[in-house]
Amino acid sequence: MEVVIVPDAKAGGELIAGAIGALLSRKPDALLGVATGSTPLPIYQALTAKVRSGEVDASRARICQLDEYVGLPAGHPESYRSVVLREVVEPLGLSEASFMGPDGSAEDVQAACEAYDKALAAAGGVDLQLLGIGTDGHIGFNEPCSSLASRTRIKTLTEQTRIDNARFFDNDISQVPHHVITQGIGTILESRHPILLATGEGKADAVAQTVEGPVASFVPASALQLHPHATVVVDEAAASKLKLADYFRATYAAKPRWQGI
Ligand SMILES: N[C@@H]1[C@@H](O)[C@H](O)[C@@H](COP(=O)(O)O)O[C@@H]1O
Repeated sequence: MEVVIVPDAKAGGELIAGAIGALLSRKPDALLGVATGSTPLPIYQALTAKVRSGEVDASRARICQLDEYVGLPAGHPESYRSVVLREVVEPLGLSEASFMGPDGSAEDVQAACEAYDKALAAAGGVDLQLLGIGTDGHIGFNEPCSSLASRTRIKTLTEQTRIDNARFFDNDISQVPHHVITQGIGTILESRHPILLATGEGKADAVAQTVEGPVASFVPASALQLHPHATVVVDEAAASKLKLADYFRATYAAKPRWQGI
């Protein structure tokens, strides 16, 4: 696992947008897995700026969703489908045809989950998967004690995650769904390059357990230790509880820039 410590969220967004740009120059129709939440917004802003300035050509990029709420009516502004269309697909100038996600309003949720895993495989697999992290160490919506071999499936949110996400629902927890569809940890580990961004002090404990703790389903993000090419990008605040922070800094400083992340 490569750990890169950046000064702040903006620098993290720039670094990861640069990695996406490099991927798209090698593989213009790369399948990009995108995460929701506040953390990845600087990535989408930096990438949009690179596309608008002509530095990056994302016209053939394909976008896929990591997770989704179950039961929100189609078109609900906080469904992750709506969020990804609004924050990623439209700013990049892509059409809905280049976008895929699980159907959170399906009557048969299990069938929708299985169909999504099949669709990801049929699309050639995810080339680069962006991830945030929950305060409890979840990735996607894989809450603590999710199977490390899990596939896309329905999950029940913890009370803490519903509290954390209530800010997107008028601070009214009763509006936050209890159930979600999420790519499983096994599904996420199949992506060719998972990149997790974590910013702010509130993520410091989860980051330390993810990077330096044991691989354990209690901290779902720790499963990234099993991936041969996983990158964790953290700002100084989120890195504040890493014992090996100086080692990670020195390693990245000595890395030739052309290698990227
Ligand atoms: N399902 C999403 C995750 O993908 C995201 O990583 C997490 C953290 O969000 P934030 O980045 O806003 O802290 O929120 C939600 O639970």
